Amino acid sequence: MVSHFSPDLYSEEAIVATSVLSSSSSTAAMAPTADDLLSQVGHFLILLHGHILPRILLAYMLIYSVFILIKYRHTSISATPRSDLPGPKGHPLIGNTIEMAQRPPGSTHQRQMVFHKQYGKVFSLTVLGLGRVIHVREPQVVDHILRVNFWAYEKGGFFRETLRPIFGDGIFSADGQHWRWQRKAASKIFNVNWYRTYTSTVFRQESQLVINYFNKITDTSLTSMAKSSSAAHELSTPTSPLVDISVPISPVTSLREDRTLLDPASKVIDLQSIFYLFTLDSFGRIGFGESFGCLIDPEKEVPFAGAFDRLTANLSLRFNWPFWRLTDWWTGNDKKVAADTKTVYDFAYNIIHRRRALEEKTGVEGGGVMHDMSEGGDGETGAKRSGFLNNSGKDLMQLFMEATDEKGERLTDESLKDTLVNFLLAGRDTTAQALSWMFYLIHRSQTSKEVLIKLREEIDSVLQGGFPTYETIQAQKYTKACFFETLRLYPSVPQNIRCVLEDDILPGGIKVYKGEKVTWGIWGMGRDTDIWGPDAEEFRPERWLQGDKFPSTKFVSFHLGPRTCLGQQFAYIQAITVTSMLLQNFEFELVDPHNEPVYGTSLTLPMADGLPVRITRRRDGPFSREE
Ligand code: HEM
Repeated sequence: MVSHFSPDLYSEEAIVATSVLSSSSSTAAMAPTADDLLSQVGHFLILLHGHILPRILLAYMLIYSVFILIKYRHTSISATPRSDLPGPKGHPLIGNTIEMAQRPPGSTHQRQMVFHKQYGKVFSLTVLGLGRVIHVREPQVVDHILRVNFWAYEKGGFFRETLRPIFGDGIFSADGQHWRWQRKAASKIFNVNWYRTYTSTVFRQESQLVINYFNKITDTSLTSMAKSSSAAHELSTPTSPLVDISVPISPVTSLREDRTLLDPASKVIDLQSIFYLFTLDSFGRIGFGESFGCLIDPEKEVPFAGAFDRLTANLSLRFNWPFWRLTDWWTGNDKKVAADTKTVYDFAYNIIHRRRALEEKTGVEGGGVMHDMSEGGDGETGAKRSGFLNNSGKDLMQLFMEATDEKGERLTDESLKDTLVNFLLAGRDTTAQALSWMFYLIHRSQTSKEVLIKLREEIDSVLQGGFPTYETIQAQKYTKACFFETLRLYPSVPQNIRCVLEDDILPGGIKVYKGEKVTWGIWGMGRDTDIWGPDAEEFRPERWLQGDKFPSTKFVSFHLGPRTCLGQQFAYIQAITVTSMLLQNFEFELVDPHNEPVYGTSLTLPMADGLPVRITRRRDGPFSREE
């Protein structure tokens, strides 16, 4: 035994062991005493225990490791690759974990596109923690997963646990009945009446705050601007007052990490930061009846926002890095994640506690908060007892505080916190990023100047110097086309994933098995020439006014099927409102018009370094081709 497995046959211990055994046999004839025998056996056992047994075990382990290495030479230990599908060869034991976790972060969707080019429309790989992942790209296949056979797929435990610090059990990570009742409850708020009246009013008021800030930067006083811009005349009328800054503003103190005003001398601002503040303020008022007041002083830090951004960045990295617990602990990142999670939760709980206080004061569930939904109403909140026959005057928080969950129970503060944080991500990040990419696209050097000219012509001719409303927005087809075209190339959710609940056959005959993950790159699909034609990489809003119509299964930026984005109308009404008002009043020049901004690390698609632009007041008169 020893000679077979010992890596060091002639070591001191081995020689001693042999001599012990041989001495015991050679001395047999001399009739050793019982004490001698006992002591020799004792020596032998000690030797075996101290040296030989571990060696045998070690040898077994080595052999087993070789066996495992051969067995998992191209795959992760948690799953074997699909022999019937192509895919990149993996590394022993960890499969394709390294490739998927490779830097630069925030570019998983780009790597996925490279693999698609190499392996075709469907490929599989294995990743530690995730198991076997099937990458798909055909619109019919994605439509099948999201709509046709919806119940055979779910977000699943992996998704939920990875993103728990941010989504908890909220709508984005919930499955089954828990998802269904949240969807039902939230759906009540997203209706035309709400868009036409309350939300449109808030969007205009918040856009005006952006304009006020830009006026300050461009050294144009509000009074002179109000005189010169016919769009601003609505501000002085009682039907559309500026936002009342006396409504409760959550405490926003200390210094911003990313400043909105990058260079006061040359009037360079980070437009992405401004859009984040705009969407946060708007959603605070619309969703929770809270005016965060970020746009009243955009230079002030919003601690919640910084923590939220870091958290989404950190959590997005966990998807492809199974060792995150270890590395987070090693680098101390776990403490940062915990601190950011606390900041985000505190922010949410503060809002909830204020509502609970109102509830107690009024004796009405949720505080009975209603918004003035009359045409041109000020949209401010108040604890008004219901005079409304439908839900359209309630905000999201009121709806959820009144609702009962799938078990018929009222929501706890923790569930309300989950709702709030989920909707903040949906309501703040996605639209702000889409707006940033749109302003980048329409102003970059590679885009035809005609796009901006047409956009301004439409805004000027439809609005006639007035404010955008729900009705004018329906007529602003080119502006809407620019927004959709932006989301085709820069989808706010660039990649998505589902867990297979039961064996299924995808269109084209590809089988997927229970427990596998299927993923699709929205970013890659938006640039696929097979889907969008040879000019797929071009920013050409006209495609939405000719052949391509929305909704369509090939445009998956807002998702498809029962879980399709609840806020898509909300998003484009908001985006068109602020775009129109900004382009009516200002000219923008990218600091770097030639290079694409670097993608930030997140669950969504931010620009890593924001969007630095120079702003100047737009010269009077309609935008002309000569200008
Ligand atoms: C440009 C803006 C937006 C884009 C591109 C976008 C995109 C998406 C996508 C891709 C999903 C599916 C996520 C998934 O299930 O994996 C989604 C879901 C959702 N979106 Fe949006 N979204 C946008 C804006 C908004 C806004 C402004 C709101 C709310 C005010 C919103 C509310 C939601 C909600 C509640 C869901 C979850 C639906 C469900 O699971 O049933 N979204 N969105």
